[in-house]
Order: sequence, then structure tokens, then C-alpha cells
Amino acid sequence: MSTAQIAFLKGHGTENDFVIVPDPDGRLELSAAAVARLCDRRAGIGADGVLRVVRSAAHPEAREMAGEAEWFMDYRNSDGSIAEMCGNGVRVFARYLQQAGLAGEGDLPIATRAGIRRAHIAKTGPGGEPGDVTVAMGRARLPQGEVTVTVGERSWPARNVNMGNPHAVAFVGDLADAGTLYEAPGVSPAAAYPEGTNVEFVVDRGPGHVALRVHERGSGETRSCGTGACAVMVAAARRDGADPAVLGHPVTYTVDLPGGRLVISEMPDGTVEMTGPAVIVAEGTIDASFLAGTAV
Ligand SMILES: N[C@@H](CCC[C@H](N)C(=O)O)C(=O)O
Repeated sequence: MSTAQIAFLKGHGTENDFVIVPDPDGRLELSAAAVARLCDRRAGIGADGVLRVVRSAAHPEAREMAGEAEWFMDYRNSDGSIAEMCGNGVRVFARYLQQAGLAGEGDLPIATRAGIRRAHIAKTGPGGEPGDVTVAMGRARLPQGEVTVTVGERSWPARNVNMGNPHAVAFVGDLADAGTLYEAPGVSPAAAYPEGTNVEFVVDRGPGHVALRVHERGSGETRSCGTGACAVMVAAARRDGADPAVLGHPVTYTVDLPGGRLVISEMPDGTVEMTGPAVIVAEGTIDASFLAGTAV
């Protein structure tokens, strides 16, 4: 017997992929189990995470941002856990709002659990494709203290960088050093990351140019992580002695990820800007009984 149909879309940013669930009035009961079912790549739609699109005024965690940002990005990792921010997700969220006619021209404020992020959508790309999305990602926080990342027998010193969500950034000799990343890397001391962390493994490609692999908290290895790319840019700039606050001009790095390229700049006032693609690839409906876990 069929039940109510729930609309969804599928999108990605540098191959970090998301199921988008429009729920403007915040009516949907989206449990952790329902998110995990949606993200299952064999028994569900398949994604690294879910972006629920809710009016800020309709969500208790976003209500106080409603005056400034009409829409709240309720982001969930593929295991159903909640995260404060998602950099690729916020670009895809902006693209969805634009394509759905829910956002006008110009800057687009989006409420997230890490605060308001402002997106700007370029009109078109060089080949007439939808333009890249630039997001003001706020300031990186750099908690003091040594951290160490471990994979099997190997360990690396890492930098603790918080982009609204936590990151441990380790510079390695070769991206293959991170191994399969089927398991979460070890990070110590655990007290540095009371809520767990995302871990980036980084190599240099040239001046102002790095490449990374990432193991995401709650999602495993993904093809890209926007907040991770921002954390890596800031860690690389500090390592390279390029602090925009001291230099008095922006510092920009190209960040290559398995799923594509992001360009990240840090401004003299410490704010970080991320630019990259965002694509909606499909839309459809799903039976409510699937989300409820009662589908046969
Ligand atoms: N893929 C994201 C980050 C998603 C959240 C992360 N897994 C966490 O738990 O903090 C990005 O593009 O930033």
C-alpha cells in the first residue's frame, strides 16, 4: 500500500553528495535512522549527508536567525549524526534555493548551526554552466595544543582547526600514507575533540596549492569536504608563514580534493571565503514508509 510521497533532490559539490529534503514548515520527523536509510548507497538513495531545507522561523535551533536568514540548513551526516556546518553542503543548499526560485539575486544568507553563512552565486561559469558559489565561511578558530593523527603504525603531528565544525589537519608525504581510511583515524588527545573530528591528510602540489584526502566524522572517507578544505588552507598558510592579518592582504590557496577543486582565501580580518561548484543532478519522490522504516 502506498503512503504519502516526500519530495527530494540529489546534488553534489565536488562530489560530496547530498540528499536534499525540502521541508519549509519543519513538519518532517527526520530521525537519525531515516537519514541513514536515505544515505545508504545500496538500499537507499545514497549520499554523504542530508540537507533538510527548513524556514529558520520553523526550526527551534534557527528561530533567532530568522530575521537575517530565511532558510536554515539542517545538515546531517550519513550515519544520522548532526553536524554544525557543511561547506560543500551550503553551496549545494544555495544552488537549490536559487533553482527553486526561493532566493533572489545577490548575497544569500543561510542559517546553520554554526551561525549565518553568506553565499554568492556567480551568474554563469566560463562554458555557460551554472556559476560557482562563493561562501563567506567565517573565521577559523585555532585551539592551542599539539594533536596527533594515527593510522595503523604511523602517526603525524596535526593542527586543530575549527571552521564551525572540528578538523585535525595532518601534512603527510603522500596521500596514500593515509591507507584505505575504511576506519576512522586515531586522534589524540581525545580531549581536544570532545565531539569527535574530521581528519584531513594533506600534501603540497606547489606554492599556494595543496591536495587532500578526508575522513569525515559521521560519514567516513568522502570525495570532498568544504570546511575541511578551509581548515587545510588556514593550516597551510600558517605553516608557510602567510598570515593575512600580518601581510595585510588576502592569501589564497587552490585545494584539490578527490572529487574536484576548491579555491579558498583568508582575508586580513581573518574571515575565510570558499569558492566551488554546486550541482543539482536529480529530483524525485520517496515513499514516507521508507523514511519511517516500515516499507516492505
Ligand atoms: N562534508 C562537509 C562536512 C560535513 C560535516 C562533517 N562530517 C562533520 O561532522 O563535521 C563539508 O563539506 O564541510
